[in-house]
Amino acid sequence: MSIEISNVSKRFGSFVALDDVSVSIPSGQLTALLGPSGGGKSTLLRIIAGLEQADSGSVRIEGVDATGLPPQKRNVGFVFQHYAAFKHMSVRRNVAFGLEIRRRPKAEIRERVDELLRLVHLEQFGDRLPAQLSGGQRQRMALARALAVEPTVLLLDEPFGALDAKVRKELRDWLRRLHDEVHVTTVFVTHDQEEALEVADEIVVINDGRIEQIGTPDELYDAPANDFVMRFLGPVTQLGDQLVRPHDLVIHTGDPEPGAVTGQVSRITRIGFEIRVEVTTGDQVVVVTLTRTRFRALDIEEGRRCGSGWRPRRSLTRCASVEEARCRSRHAVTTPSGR
Ligand SMILES: Nc1ncnc2c1ncn2[C@@H]1O[C@H](COP(=O)(O)OP(=O)(O)OP(=O)(O)O)[C@@H](O)[C@H]1O
Repeated sequence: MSIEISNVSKRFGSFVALDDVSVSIPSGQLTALLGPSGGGKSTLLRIIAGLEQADSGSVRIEGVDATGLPPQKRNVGFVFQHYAAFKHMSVRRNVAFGLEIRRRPKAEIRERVDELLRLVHLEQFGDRLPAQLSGGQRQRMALARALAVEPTVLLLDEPFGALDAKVRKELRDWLRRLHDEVHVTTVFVTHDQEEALEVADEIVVINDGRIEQIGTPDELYDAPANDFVMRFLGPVTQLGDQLVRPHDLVIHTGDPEPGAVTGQVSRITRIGFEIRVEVTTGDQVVVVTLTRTRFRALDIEEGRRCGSGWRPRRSLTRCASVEEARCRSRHAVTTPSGR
């Protein structure tokens, strides 16, 4: 394991920001700290970096007890949402900075900076000032600068948070490819579940100063440990007393299964290639998402009574394992053809 966080707690006054948090972050992986605003993600990242001290607990980095070490002795690189570049220095000098203060030979610095600028696709921009770069280019420069000193661990706090959605998406693809190339152990904070699911090898879900679940994107999505994780990772709908994913439900127009729940199609919305169907049953509105093909085959429309009803064949909540989640992941909702 590259980073071992054991029983870390942190208070700000009487407010508990982290409550007895333990997590092991494997070497060479891209790990996301994911959770809602104020959950404690940045505090944990800052404790790993040494920018904040835990009240109790320990942090080991590559087997070394880093709990009492200052940031500069931890060999970590970090990038924040608003990267503070040296405004009067060229991109090239910004990237070289860490190497220059370490008094590395000039030829070595030149070579390393060239390599890094290539890696972050900024080789054309080495002589510009940071102000002459776009936001996305500036964050790429920040990453090159953090990587220059060959950190053991790279810590990214919402590195693309200040950028618009399109650039964010481009940069997250780019970060994944960059990581596949350099394999440095990377921990990045995000509150965007799509970003974490798309980029990370492993996700640590943090809420209210505690860890809710740790797992691969598939494990978290398919086998959430609790309702919080399930709701946070994607759309959900309530079916009776169960929380399910709308795309795990299907509507049948055939004969109802025994004990099926009666429903009526109350709203149909087209969202890209998906159709979102709301079915009202008693005081509950259940959302079902269907493909266009499936929707056309069903021939349903708003206001139509669903006859004797619909119900799930199987349930999916709080699965113990990915295997269990997979085998339980299709639900049937039957809407008999009561036209
Ligand atoms: N220096 C501080 N003094 C007082 N309270 C703080 C301090 N730093 C953080 N907090 C509080 O601790 C809690 C956790 O903050 P943290 O920044 O770790 O959350 P986060 O999950 O990273 O949220 P966000 O996504 O909004 O950055 C918040 O309620 C925050 O207000």
